[in-house]
Amino acid sequence: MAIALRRGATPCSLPLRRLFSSEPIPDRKVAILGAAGGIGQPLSLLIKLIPLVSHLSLYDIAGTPGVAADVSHINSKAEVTGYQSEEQLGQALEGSDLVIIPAGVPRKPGMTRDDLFNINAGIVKSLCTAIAKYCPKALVNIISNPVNSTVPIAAEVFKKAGTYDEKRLFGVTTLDVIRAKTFYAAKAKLPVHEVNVPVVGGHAGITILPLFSQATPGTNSLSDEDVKALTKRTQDGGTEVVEAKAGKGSATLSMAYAGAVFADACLKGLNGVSDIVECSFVQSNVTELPFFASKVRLGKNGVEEVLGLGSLSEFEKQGLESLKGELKASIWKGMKFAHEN
Ligand SMILES: NC(=O)C1=CN([C@@H]2O[C@H](COP(=O)(O)OP(=O)(O)OC[C@H]3O[C@@H](n4cnc5c(N)ncnc54)[C@H](O)[C@@H]3O)[C@@H](O)[C@H]2O)C=CC1
Ligand SMILES: O=C([O-])CC(=O)C(=O)O
Repeated sequence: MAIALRRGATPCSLPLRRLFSSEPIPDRKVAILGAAGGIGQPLSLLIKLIPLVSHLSLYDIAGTPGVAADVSHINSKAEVTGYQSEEQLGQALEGSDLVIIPAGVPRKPGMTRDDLFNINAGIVKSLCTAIAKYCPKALVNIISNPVNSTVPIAAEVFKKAGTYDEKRLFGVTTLDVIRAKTFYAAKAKLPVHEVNVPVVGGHAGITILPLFSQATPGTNSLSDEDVKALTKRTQDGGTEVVEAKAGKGSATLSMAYAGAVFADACLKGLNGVSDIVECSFVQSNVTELPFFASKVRLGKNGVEEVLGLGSLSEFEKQGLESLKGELKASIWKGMKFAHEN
């Protein structure tokens, strides 16, 4: 069984590549930390369907056995193992090629992502400490919010442990791209599967900067007001879901899809598939900020190249300047936490 995660990632593309390549497809172990949560469960399902995964390792502090048993009955390639207690975290991680972290509390209406910092910073720190010990070479995809701070926390933890490799650490911002594509396609009346929109900056409010001037296919049908409204809706997409869920959490299903799209891209990069480009929040020289989301070319070692911003509209240039203060503060808050705790 295979899943088409997006255009260009069809289930048949892999066997065809295999047919014409002398290299066998390597075994890949993917670990999900927080696997029994709102995101963790559908993400586990979607990762189980990716034919590149040979071992799916599920870890949570509660509820893992049920999720692992359930997902394991699906007749796709990946072997599934579940781990629950902290003593089993090492086993869950050992040998992992990719670790995805959706562990942590979600927002309720009225909260910002930064309001999650006090709880989620400690969770990400302890999980990254274990990653440094048990699978220091793994690619790490961080979903837990606030991403603008949790990624710098992870970097500092890895630096302290002597295992930091900036090519292997990613904040997952794919959901921003998915929202921008969906909203743009609907407004411009374009087929959504043909649409691409880069989203740069960070992953909270105004730090999320969709670049509709670079959207493909382009369109003349959108006014400046339309672009402003699309930008605002993309920036507030998470809040739109939090409010609709009315106290029952934040985006889980669309996030699981986004997490699976990004994980699939990371695995393809690891396996040497060429020209895999996704937006992600990574260590960066694109601006003066030490971390920044932009297009990233993925390869055998993780980040192969952090791509520049390209040409921006006046509106996007203003957005870029306006986001820097908040993003810088969130990055420093994460770094400070990692140093002091
Ligand atoms: N990057 C992004 O675009 C998005 C990020 N998020 C973030 O993802 C996180 C998770 O959201 P949900 O799945 O909805 O929350 P949830 O509360 O449904 O699930 C979180 C899971 O993490 C587990 N957990 C807590 N501490 C843990 C630890 N130390 N080790 C392992 N597992 C642990 C919990 O037991 C729970 O099963 C939140 O911080 C949320 O803000 C949510 C949507 C989009
Ligand atoms: O808004 C939230 O709290 C969850 C999130 O990051 C998103 O949906 O983009």
